[in-house]
Amino acid sequence: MPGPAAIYTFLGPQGTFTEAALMQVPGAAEATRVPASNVNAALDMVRDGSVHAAMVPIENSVEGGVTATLDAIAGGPELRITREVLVPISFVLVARPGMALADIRRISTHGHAWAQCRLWVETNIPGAEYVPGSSTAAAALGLLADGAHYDAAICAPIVAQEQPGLSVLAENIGDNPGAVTRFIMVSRPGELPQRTGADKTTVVVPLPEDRPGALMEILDQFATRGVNLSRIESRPTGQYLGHYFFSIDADGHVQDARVADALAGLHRISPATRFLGSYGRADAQKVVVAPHTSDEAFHAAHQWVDGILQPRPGLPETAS
Ligand SMILES: O=C(O)C(=O)Cc1ccccc1
Repeated sequence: MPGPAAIYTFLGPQGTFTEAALMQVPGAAEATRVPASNVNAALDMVRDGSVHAAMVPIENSVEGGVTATLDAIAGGPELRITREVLVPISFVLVARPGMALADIRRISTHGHAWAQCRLWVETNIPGAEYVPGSSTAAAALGLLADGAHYDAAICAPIVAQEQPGLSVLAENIGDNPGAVTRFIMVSRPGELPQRTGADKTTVVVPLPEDRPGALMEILDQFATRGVNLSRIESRPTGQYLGHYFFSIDADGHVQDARVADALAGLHRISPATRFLGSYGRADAQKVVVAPHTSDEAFHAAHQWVDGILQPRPGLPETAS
């Protein structure tokens, strides 16, 4: 990980939930932080080497995967996830001073924020129209621009606290009070984060075509090695209709024998499988490993096979 001279980018501008996620990273407060206007722009900065790493959203508890991020890291020059961060999400509705709820017709925010506040909006501002925004903070700041074409924005409480030109019309408007979003730190391929025993591995597996049971075979690579999956999503590759890849999070580190063995199995089934990283779980929860899928069990099994392939001359044959 880069030190104090680190340069990080994030889905900006200042005041996004993604910035809050970045600020949880040790050393981020002292680092140079460059806002990006969308996820692709942030990842391009990583790929061209102008920043060390990017913080981007990947999954939320209501909408599931952030498709822009899943697709952007699945293709193009390889990137690696080095860390995950969880941020509890709470939304406020902001407008220019003097506006009341009854005046609001058009609301802008990030698509995921809209999805997480839909019921509240339907109940409290029936018929309100959604104006897509590149982020929650960008939507809120847009209200202050001349000729803003919407009346209110949904954003994080901090934006309203730091912008005197915005007033809060409603607080805690998320439909799910326990909503959490998962963010990932992404860099160019380099040293793997250390194995901690509480790790996750992310892979992208293109689904082989015209092969009955291919998905079952993919899942089986994990199941037979006792590797638990915490997320699996299918996404169209964008090449042509019906061509999909799977984005998968598995418990464990690629330095765990069972995970390495599962990845080797995936590669045999789908040679374009992409390794996106092994990194510590945000909740630091240790992965439970059955004895027959431990590193020791794999090591003993490999030694046994090696012994069969290269019998040592002079030793009597064993019964097994
Ligand atoms: O727009 C933001 O503030 C983001 O960081 C993206 C986002 C939007 C809604 C929930 C979580 C993350």
